[in-house]
Parts: sequence; C-alpha cells; structure tokens
Amino acid sequence: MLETTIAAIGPLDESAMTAARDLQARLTKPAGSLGALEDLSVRLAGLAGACPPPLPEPAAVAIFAGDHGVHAQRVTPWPQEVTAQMIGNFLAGGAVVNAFARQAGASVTVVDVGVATPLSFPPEAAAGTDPAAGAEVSGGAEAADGRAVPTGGAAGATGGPAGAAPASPRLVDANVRRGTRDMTVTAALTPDEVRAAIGVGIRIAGELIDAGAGVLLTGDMGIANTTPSAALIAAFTGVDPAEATGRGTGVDDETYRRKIGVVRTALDRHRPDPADPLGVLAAVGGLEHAALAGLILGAAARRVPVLLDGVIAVSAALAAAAFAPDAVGAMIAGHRSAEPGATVALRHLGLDPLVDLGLRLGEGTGALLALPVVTGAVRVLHEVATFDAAGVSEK
Ligand SMILES: Cc1cc2ncn([C@H]3O[C@H](COP(=O)(O)O)[C@@H](O)[C@H]3O)c2cc1C
Ligand SMILES: O=C(O)c1cccnc1
Repeated sequence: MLETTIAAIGPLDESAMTAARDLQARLTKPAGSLGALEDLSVRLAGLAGACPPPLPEPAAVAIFAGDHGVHAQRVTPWPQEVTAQMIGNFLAGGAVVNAFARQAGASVTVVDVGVATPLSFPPEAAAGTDPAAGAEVSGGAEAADGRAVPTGGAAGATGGPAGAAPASPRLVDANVRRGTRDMTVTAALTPDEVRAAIGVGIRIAGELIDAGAGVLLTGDMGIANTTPSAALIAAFTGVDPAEATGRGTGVDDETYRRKIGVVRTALDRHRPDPADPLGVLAAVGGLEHAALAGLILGAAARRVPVLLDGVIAVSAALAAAAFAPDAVGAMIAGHRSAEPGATVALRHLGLDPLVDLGLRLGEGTGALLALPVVTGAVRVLHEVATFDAAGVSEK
C-alpha cells in the first residue's frame, strides 16, 4: 500500500497554475492584494489540475491517537491514561477540537492507532459501518458543570459551509500496538509496525475522500508525543535536539532539560538516516506520527489538500516528504505552533503557516482555525468578478 501510494504522488499541474495566476490578475482587486491567499489558490489549482480548483469542502479532521514508551522517562507531567480519557472527551464532543470542528462544519474521526489503555468505548467495528456510531458512545450532552455540550455536528455547524451537517465524532479501532517502546532503550517500533500504522493513515484518507471530503485536517492525541516529534524533527532536518525540543504541555525547567537529553540519547543510540523515513519512524517515531504520514501521503496521492496542525503533524509531514517529495504540494501549514520544532520543520518543508496565534494544543485545533482562510483563497477564484465582467477600469 505504501509503495503504490507513493507511486501515485506527482508534481503540481503547471497549466492549471498558470490559469490560476492569469485569473488572479484579472479579478477586481489590485494584483497581489490577497497576499498568501493568491499563492495558495494557485497551488491548489495545481494540485487539483483545474482552475478554479474545487472548494475544500466538506472538511474532515482525523485525530490519530497513540501512546509512547518514552513516557517512562518523565518527559511530561501528564499520566498516560489521559490519552484514552481524551478520546472519550472527543467522542462526547467536549474537547477544544470538537468546538472548533462544529464551528467549521467539519467531521471528526478519532483513530486509535496505538493507545496503551484499552478503550471502554465501543469502536466502529469496520470501515463502512454507521458513521454516527459515536453518538451512541458519547453519553450525555451536558458538561459536568451544566453547560450544554452539543455532541454532534448538527447543532453547531450552522456557521459552517452549506450542505449536510457532519455526523457525530466516530471512533475507528485500528490499534497496531498498545503504545511504542521507550526509544531511549530500543527502537520505538519495528518496521512492520510502522508500515501497519502508515497503512492505517492511508486507509483513513481514502475512506474520508471516498465519503466526499474535499480537504483533510490532521489531528493527534498522545501524551508525551511532543518528545518523539522533536526527535523526528532533529533527525530529518539535522538541527540539534535543543533546537527541536519544546515544552509540550508546558513542562518545568528541569523536565525540559531532561526532555532535550532524552531526545539526544535516542538519536545518539539509533543514529537514524534521514533518507530512510521508515527507519527514522521505527527508531524514534510514534504510531500516530506514522499514521499521520500515511494520511498525508494518501491525500497527496488523491490530489486532495491536507491541512497540517501543529508540531506532531509537521514532524509527520517531514516523514511524508522524505517518502515522496511531491507530497509537499498537497500540504498546507495551518498554523505556527508555539513549539520551536514546528518552525524548524516548516522551514525545512518550505511552508509558510497561515495563522500564528501561539497555540500549543494539537488535536487539530490550529488546522481548523485556518480552514476558513483556505476556503476563502479558493472561493475568490470561483466568485470574484473580473475587471472585464464587472466593468471596472484597470490602472
Ligand atoms: C488534557 C490534554 C488535552 C490535550 N489535547 C492535546 N494535547 C496535546 O498534548 C500532548 C503532548 O504534550 P506532551 O508531550 O507535553 O505530553 C498530546 O496529547 C497532544 O495532543 C493534550 C494534552 C492534555 C494534557
Ligand atoms: O503543536 C502542537 O500541536 C502541540 C504542542 C504542544 C502540545 N501538544 C501539541
């Protein structure tokens, strides 16, 4: 599956990009006045091979969840069980990602690709079952403090794009392994486990696109996952671990110093080759990172844009780009995470983030906030009049 997906990824279509540049120049606005949106519209035309490209609707967030053996090195103050508990929160519609998804009219798919704690929620048995299954497992529609929490997309999707409101969040059970091994002791994953997790991401991309998604958004949940993210970024870009490592959920000075040391120890032990992304992911990656790389490759192969979230997403994007450099053409950097490694990774990928709000949450929150910007960039090519058509004089 990985090889056929990589083989399907190609460069942007030059003639569609030329058409989009020509159209931008004829629209009723000064040339260049839409800044980064103009470049983005041209790139999305090149990805779709059409001008105008389709509106990036409907939007689908895929949250890949996994746990990490390196948690034993005390790189985060949060207990590992929070990963599974937050899945319950996602399914109940109570997390930040759910609030932003309702606002954007995006569907939420939670994928257990490597959670350590057995989940107590009934997952979707197999692909193609009732996508509203999450509604049954979500429980009440009221937060503990009495505030109303809409569980589905319907109640809050009024501000989103026209069309059917997305179903409630759903859970897909695709657990490859109950958490990675501790990368300071041994390789986090075997190459087979990496392949399996990448395959999960490719499969989810295909299913979401087959169901009509016009854009995929990356999400993650995994206590301690900013540590393997930093290791991946250092491995792929060559920066020092101190440059790639941040404070994650907000660790204290002592934990931060230990975290940099943990990343350094893992890289010194494995010395992963950046030209071998499978080997890098196996040595110092996570199951959600591998699945995210698969999602990105799957989207690129289908020529559907993928909106990247924070540091976990961009570290996985480095792996995707190492597998298939042309996959970068399908990537849109949603935001600049406050994690320093995110900026290192974005620079390496040559991507400029759309919004910069100091977020450091993950889940897909930054990608969702950037979604209206992406839609706006494409909508301009669909709806704005040309000077000719509107009878507006040119300079
Ligand atoms: C309640 C809660 C909700 C979250 N949502 C995303 N993350 C984020 O924080 C974690 C990574 O940070 P670190 O490496 O410092 O553990 C990941 O689970 C990431 O998704 C959360 C973290 C917590 C605690
Ligand atoms: O950038 C992110 O996505 C991020 C940062 C800190 C903690 N969790 C996620």
